[in-house]
Amino acid sequence: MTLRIGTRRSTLATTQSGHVAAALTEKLGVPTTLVEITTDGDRSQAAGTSLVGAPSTGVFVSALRDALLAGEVDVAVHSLKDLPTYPTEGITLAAIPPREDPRDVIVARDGLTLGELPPGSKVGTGSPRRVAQIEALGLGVELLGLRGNVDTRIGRVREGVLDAVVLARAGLARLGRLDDVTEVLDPLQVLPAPGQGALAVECRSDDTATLAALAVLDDPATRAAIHAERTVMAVLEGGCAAPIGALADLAEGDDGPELWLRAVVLTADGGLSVRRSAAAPLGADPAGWPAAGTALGEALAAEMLADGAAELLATPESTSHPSARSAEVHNA
Ligand SMILES: NCc1[nH]cc(CCC(=O)O)c1CC(=O)O
Repeated sequence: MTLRIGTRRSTLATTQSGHVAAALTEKLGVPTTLVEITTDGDRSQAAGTSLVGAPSTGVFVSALRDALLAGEVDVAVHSLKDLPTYPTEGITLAAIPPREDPRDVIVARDGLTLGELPPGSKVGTGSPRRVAQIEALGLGVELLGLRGNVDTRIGRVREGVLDAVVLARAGLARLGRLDDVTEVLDPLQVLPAPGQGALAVECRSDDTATLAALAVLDDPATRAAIHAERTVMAVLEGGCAAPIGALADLAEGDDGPELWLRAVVLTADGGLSVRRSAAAPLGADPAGWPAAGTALGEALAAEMLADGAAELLATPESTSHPSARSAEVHNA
C-alpha cells in the first residue's frame, strides 16, 4: 500500500508533510506520496483579496479534511496550532509527533533583539496573541499587521519596510532559516500559541489500518502537553485569534514525570492580563498522560476564569490595533 499524504501547497506545509512522509517510510517501510491540496485560504491570498473578514484558521484545515473524507488522500498533516479545538466527525488525530521548540522568535534588522529596538520601531505580526504580549512589555514599538508566507514576512525586514517581525521558531527550523533569528523570546515574556511547534497527523476514523500505522509517529509527552495547552484554550473559549498563550512541558519530578503548564490571557492591547501556572504528576503509564494533561488544563483554566480571564477576553476590541487584527491569518 502507498500512503497518500495530503498537504497544503506552501513551502512550510510541504516541508512538514515531507518530514512525516520520511518518518513513515523510515519506521514502517511503506511508500508514501504527497498530494497537494489548494485551500480557500491559499486562494484568497493568491488573489490578494482583503483579509478583513477573511476566512478563519479553519479553511486551511477543512480542505485537507474534505480530501481525507472523500478518500482522495489517506493522511492529512497540519500545523497543530491551526486546528480548531473541537473534534470533526469521521476524522481522528492519529499522531502527534515530537514537537519542535515551541517558542516565538524575532527576526530584526541589524541583529537587534526586541529590547534593543528603539521606541517607534515597526514590528510586524498578524497575531493578536503576539500583539498583546509585546504591547504588555511596554517597549513603545509600533505593532503592524503582517501577512504572507515566512519568506514574505522576513522579506519585509530585508526590504526595510519593518524593523522586525515575530514568527514561530518551529516554522523557521523546518525551513532551515534559523540563521535569520535575532532573538528567541523567553516564554516568561511571550508565551507561544497552544500547540505551536507541533504537527497533527490525521486520518479517517474508520481507516483502522492507517490509524494503527500512524501510531508509530505519536509522542506521548508532546500529546500530554498539547492536551493541556488546548484544553486551556477550549475552556476559555478562545478561538485561534484570541490573545491566549499556553505552554506545557514534561519534567522529571522526584516521584516520576510531571507536566508543567503556564498560560496567559490578555486584553487585545495587552493592558491587562491573567497569568498562571500549575503542575501535576503524570503517572508512570504514558497511556494516561493525555487525560492527565486535559485535567491539568481544566484546573488551570478554572483558576484563570476565577481570576477574571473571561472578562479580559470580552473587553471590546476597539482598544486594539486594527491593522494587526485585520491581518490575522494562518498562512504558514
Ligand atoms: N500562524 C501560521 C502558522 N501556523 C504554524 C506556524 C509555524 C509552525 C508551528 O508553529 O508549528 C505558523 C507560522 C508562524 O506562526 O510563524
